[in-house]
Amino acid sequence: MSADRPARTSLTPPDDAVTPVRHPDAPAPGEVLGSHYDQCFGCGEKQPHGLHLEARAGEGVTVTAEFTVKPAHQGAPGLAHGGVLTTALDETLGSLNWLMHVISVTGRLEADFVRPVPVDTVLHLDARATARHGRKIYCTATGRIGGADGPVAVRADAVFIEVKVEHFVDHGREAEIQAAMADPDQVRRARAFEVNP
Ligand SMILES: CCCCCCCC(=O)SCCNC(=O)CCNC(=O)[C@H](O)C(C)(C)COP(=O)(O)OP(=O)(O)OC[C@H]1O[C@@H](n2cnc3c(N)ncnc32)[C@H](O)[C@@H]1OP(=O)(O)O
Repeated sequence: MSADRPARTSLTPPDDAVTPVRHPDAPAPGEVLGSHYDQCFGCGEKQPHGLHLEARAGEGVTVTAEFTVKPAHQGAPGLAHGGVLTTALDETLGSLNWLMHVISVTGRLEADFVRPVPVDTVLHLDARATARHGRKIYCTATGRIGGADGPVAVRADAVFIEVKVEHFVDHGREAEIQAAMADPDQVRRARAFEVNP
């Protein structure tokens, strides 16, 4: 291994990876993406225990999001739980699906916790797809406190893996799958990703 090149890991795109492309029908920069599933722990508006993270499309294949740390998200007294912060990063990265019109799920995610995040903090998140190789989408996210240009509190690198809608139908619990398939809004959201020229 060369001394001036970091070690290759499963989070390092292969040399023949390509630049991710924004889908022509991607939401416009600044547009709120909305929830992909109303019961999602990360973004679902009907999920009482969730993070209620709200993401917006950015330029290129990027998104921004905000998440307010609530008392229910504590690990240590008055501080956000690291797993909750990782969920916020994961959800923000998952929102990149809307920009590429791809359905993908987290395969690997590696997080760095740089500063403690107190309750009531608004975490300003941004995520970017950096490379694609076959079904693999390499992406990175950062969470800052005090504003979009504030100090970094958390960050993550991840590989998402493209899947078909059947991934959820085959593996999800029957009751929730049936309910989702009976919900025209949910079907519309899933269909939006099926056409992927
Ligand atoms: C709809 C949007 C929801 C967004 C919510 C927020 C994001 C989430 O939290 S998603 C939920 C958490 N994630 C999951 O539940 C995923 C569970 N895992 C799985 O279902 C499977 O392991 C899955 C689908 C990722 C991969 O399985 P499979 O389809 O058989 O693919 P497989 O053939 O093994 O791998 C495909 C490629 O991905 C790579 N890969 C698979 N897993 C990983 C991994 N963990 N790390 C790095 N690369 C991986 C493989 O090496 C392979 O690469 P190549 O094509 O170069 O050989």
